[in-house]
This record gives sequence, structure tokens and C-alpha cells, in this order.
Amino acid sequence: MEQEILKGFIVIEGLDGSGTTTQLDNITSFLSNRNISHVRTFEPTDKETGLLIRQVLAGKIPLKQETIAYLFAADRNEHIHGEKDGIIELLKSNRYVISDRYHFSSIAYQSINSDPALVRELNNRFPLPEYLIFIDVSVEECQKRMKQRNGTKDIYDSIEYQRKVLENYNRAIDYFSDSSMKVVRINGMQSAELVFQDILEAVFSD
Ligand SMILES: Nc1ncnc2c1ncn2[C@@H]1O[C@H](COP(=O)(O)OP(=O)(O)O)[C@@H](O)[C@H]1O
Ligand SMILES: Cc1cn([C@H]2C[C@H](O)[C@@H](COP(=O)(O)OP(=O)(O)O)O2)c(=O)[nH]c1=O
Repeated sequence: MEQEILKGFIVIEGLDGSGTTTQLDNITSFLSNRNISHVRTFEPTDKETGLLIRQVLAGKIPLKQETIAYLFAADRNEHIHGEKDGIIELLKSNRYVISDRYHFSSIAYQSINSDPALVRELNNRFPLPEYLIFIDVSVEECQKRMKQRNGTKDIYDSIEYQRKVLENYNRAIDYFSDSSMKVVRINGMQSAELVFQDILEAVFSD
């Protein structure tokens, strides 16, 4: 069955260090400057489920890999269906809701250490965004950027893991290219300014 598409919902995905936060900053400034109503959001969320996941990612709480996949799906369910501030609710009063990561991250990251069929099953009822923007950056460049950024490490940061994540993203993008969601692959190896120009052209040019 074809997953429902949420008009105005935009998701940005990429490896750790690929520049999704930087582009979210650019997009939200662009929309604010034009008084276009929008909400910026992210996964893992800042709700209790998301905070628990962040502790798991920091290596502070050891859990079975399948449990982590369930946790991401639980966090996402609230993120999308939450009664007061869920994405579906927010789309009623905003032209755009833009999320840094969504269920494509689970498909890319959790399918490595847990059964891919389980990950698909946990995620195949979530509606799809109107646009999936994938910022395509090599694993080596992402490692370099993460070192420069000097952020906290997480359990998925290693180059070996990120190589597998990239393979899974590529497979997922192929799979979803047959859906009605618009899939936009952006060359993330360019300067942040050029990456942003490509996003504007592909998504916000009307
Ligand atoms: N296109 C780019 N070229 C070079 N460096 C970049 C680019 N985009 C982002 N960066 C830098 O790389 C680091 C990671 O970017 P960030 O937006 O935090 O990535 P993410 O949120 O995907 O992990 C930051 O230091 C950021 O300034
Ligand atoms: C949403 C989501 C994130 N993640 C991972 C990807 C990141 O390594 C981590 C946190 O995401 P994020 O805070 O976006 O990290 P970064 O800024 O370094 O890209 O969570 C999953 O493994 N599965 C998921 O479903």
C-alpha cells in the first residue's frame, strides 16, 4: 500500500556531519525573512522519548539494538501524531514543517544491527513527507567535518558504521524513488552556500 504523503512536510537526511543542521538554519532564515509560516523540528525529539534516545546514543544506557529501533519508532509516533504539537497538527496552521531526520534515518542506521524487516515494519505506517532532501557527502568528508565541529561522539560515528549507513541511504532512496514523495539528492560536497542554492531551486522555487 502506498504511504500517505503530507503536503508541506519536508525532511532533510544525511550522514552525521553532512550539514543538515547548517541547511536547516539556512532554510528557516529564508522562510522567516519572507514571513512564510513554518516550524523547524528534529529527531530524536526533545520529548522524554528523544532524551532517553540521546542517552543511549551517548553510550550511557546499554540497550539491545532492537529496543533502540522500537524507541526511535515510539519517539516518531509522538512526533508525527502528537495531539498538540505533532507534525500533522502543525501542518494545519503552517505552510511548512521541516524536520532534521525522520524514519529514513531508522531505515539507514537501525537496519545495520537489527533485522531490516523489523525496522521496515516499525516504520511503514508513518506518512511520507512531500519532499525528502538527501544531502550527499562522502563518509571521509563527514568524518573531517565532525572532527572540526568537535561535537559529542555517538555510538554510530565510526567510519565503518557510516559507510554502511550511506549504503542503506542509497538503497532507501532508490526504493522511494517510485513513490509519490519528491526525492531530492543534493551534492553536499560543495560549499554550504551552494548546497543551499540547490535546495532553494529544488524545493522553494515557486
Ligand atoms: N557544505 C559544507 N562544506 C563544509 N563544511 C560544512 C558544510 N556544511 C556544514 N559544514 C560544517 O560541517 C560541520 C557539520 O555540519 P552540521 O550542519 O552540524 O552537520 P549535521 O547536522 O548533518 O551533523 C559544521 O562544523 C559545519 O559548519
Ligand atoms: C532519527 C534517527 C536518528 N538516528 C541517529 C543519527 C545520528 O547519529 C543520531 C543523532 O542525530 P543528530 O542529532 O541529527 O546528529 P548529527 O547532528 O551528528 O547528524 O541519531 C538513528 O540512528 N535513527 C533514527 O531513526
